[in-house]
Amino acid sequence: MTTGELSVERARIAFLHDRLDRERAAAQAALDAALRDGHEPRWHREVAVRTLSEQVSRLKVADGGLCFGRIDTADGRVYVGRVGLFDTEHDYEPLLTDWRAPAARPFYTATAANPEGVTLRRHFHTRGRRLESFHDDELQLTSKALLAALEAPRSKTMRDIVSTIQAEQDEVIRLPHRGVLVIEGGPGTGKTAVALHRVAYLLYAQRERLSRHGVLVVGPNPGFLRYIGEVLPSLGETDVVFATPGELFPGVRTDREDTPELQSLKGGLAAVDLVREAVADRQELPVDPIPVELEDVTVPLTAEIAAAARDRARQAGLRHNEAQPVFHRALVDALVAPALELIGEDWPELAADVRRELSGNADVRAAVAELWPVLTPRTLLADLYAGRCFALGYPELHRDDPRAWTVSDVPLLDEAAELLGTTGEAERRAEEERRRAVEYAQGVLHVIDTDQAMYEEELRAVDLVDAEWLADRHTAVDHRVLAERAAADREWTYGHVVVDEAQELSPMDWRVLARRSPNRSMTVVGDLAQRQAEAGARDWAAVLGPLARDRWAYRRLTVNYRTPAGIMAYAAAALAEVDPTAVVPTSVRQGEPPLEVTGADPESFRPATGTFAVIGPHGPLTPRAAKGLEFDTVVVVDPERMTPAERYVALTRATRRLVVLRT
Ligand SMILES: Nc1ncnc2c1ncn2[C@@H]1O[C@H](COP(=O)(O)OP(=O)(O)OP(=O)(O)O)[C@@H](O)[C@H]1O
Repeated sequence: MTTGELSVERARIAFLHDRLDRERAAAQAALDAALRDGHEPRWHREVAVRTLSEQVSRLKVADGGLCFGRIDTADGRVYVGRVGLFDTEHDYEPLLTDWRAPAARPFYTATAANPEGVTLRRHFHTRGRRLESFHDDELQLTSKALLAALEAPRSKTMRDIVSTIQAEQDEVIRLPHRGVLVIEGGPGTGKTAVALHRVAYLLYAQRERLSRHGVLVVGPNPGFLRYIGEVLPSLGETDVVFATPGELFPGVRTDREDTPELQSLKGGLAAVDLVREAVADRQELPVDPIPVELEDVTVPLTAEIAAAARDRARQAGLRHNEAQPVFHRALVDALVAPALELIGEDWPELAADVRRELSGNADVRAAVAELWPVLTPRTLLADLYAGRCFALGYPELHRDDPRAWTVSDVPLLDEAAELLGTTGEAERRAEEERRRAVEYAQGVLHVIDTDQAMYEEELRAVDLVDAEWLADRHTAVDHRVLAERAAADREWTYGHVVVDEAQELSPMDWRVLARRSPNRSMTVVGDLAQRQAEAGARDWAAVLGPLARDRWAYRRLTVNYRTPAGIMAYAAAALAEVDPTAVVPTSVRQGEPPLEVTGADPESFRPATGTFAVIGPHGPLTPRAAKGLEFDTVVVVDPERMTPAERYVALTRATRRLVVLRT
């Protein structure tokens, strides 16, 4: 690197920052104007504001390390960065190429064996906006840039890896597979990083489709989601919902765990039948006949009459709540004959009169509400756990606080929602909202009409639109950002779903995810050897077969970017206990084996700088909560008191130093 070259590159990067500033200022000014603009119709303004805000935030995130590399080929020179910048005055010539664009790809994939026409690959090291230095690599896999990135101390949140994505990872990030893609690999092979960069790539390559439907990212616990939550926005993406399995049912947010036995019961596919039985249990027959008082006679609603009506309602092929009116009608039908018999008379109109009276009868209505009640998923399960479970033969489901939802209840609630159907509540609310929207639109039209009344010759808005049309347009543009709307709506279907630590999910969890992803565009990330949940996956084909049939692809990552070789060799014993045939991934970095000590204070190993964690069988950080995380220094307390899978996870969290402490 000569000083001449450095100043040329410095000038180039300063120029790119200048362009970025100008674009950002223009977008910000347009946004301010759109916010101030009182003339534009409200929905126009909302669309403009949303688009411009997204543009401003996209340009904002590019501040750190805007441009991180350059490649030279026979066709010219490409500067690679976090966003794309174009020369609007010169035919939109690219000034900076987005890392996801095809032209940037050789930056990641060119090797000495297969240079792909690349004659030079340059890595920039910037501090803030200033270029400090650069180096050119020999198109080797483990370049200086990668080692520098891996040596850097970790922060509380995961960073993007756009400047050092490796060829084996790049292939997965850009894989043009439309169905389910499984990415497996040992600890630290970058599965999470790769999955998130794949999302950023898909949002770039399939912007239109994905920004309409959004992306769901499911991770094992809130700590993990906080850890990875910063990565995507730093790649310039919004429209992403992060959730744990305990948050997939709107209105429930839980991290409470059942016992392993209950997790297995609730997580296995037999739970589908369990929920079916719980619903069928709410389609009841009266123990004693219910008296139905008519004007002249009292008709007994017997178990036999109710059974006939129940059969008819069940055969209607509707969901439980939607079938309630059928049950009501069937009861009325079945009561006509006994009522006529009791009245003891018969004239042409009598049967019709009796039917009418029965339809509006309060006793019949009360009987319907009791024998075939409208239920929400929560009421169904709460009643089951509160006591109905005994009669159904599942006494182990009983608990004192039936509404203290656990993570394993979530797929049961979702299953129940499918079987019960709506309660009509949502429809009533939607109708009410629409009525208010029409009222508002009428007000808007009134204002437009009086404002423009003087220009007789002009075609006025009121000539073209009516309040209903306007209300529809208005409702179509929901105020909430996509992530909020999607998270609140159980029936929202996402354009793409990412599942991290997927080995922990139960078959019932997969059913929930399948409903959120009808097109099965999914990235599934996991490592069977790290499975801790009893109901989790043991075999990808068994999990994904029912979900995606043969539309799933499998890729393996083999290089460990986190844990030094010395620590990995130590962790290999735990892996062998989990799966004697498994191979530990190859570490990029060498490093010391762990320090083994007895009876020391874990805090005494806290380093002056860098992140630190103490992982013990029962905390402070449990192996379960440590899943997917990493720290510069880790103390693992009493690994022998953990299961082999827990031990394997705990021992593979350190990026630099591992201490194994026995108490
Ligand atoms: N190409 C790369 N350049 C720089 N850092 C990388 C690269 N690939 C992975 N890393 C880093 O390696 C570490 C491990 O990555 P990640 O957490 O994605 O691994 P993982 O396979 O999901 O691990 P685990 O199975 O333990 O959850 C992270 O700090 C990540 O930033």
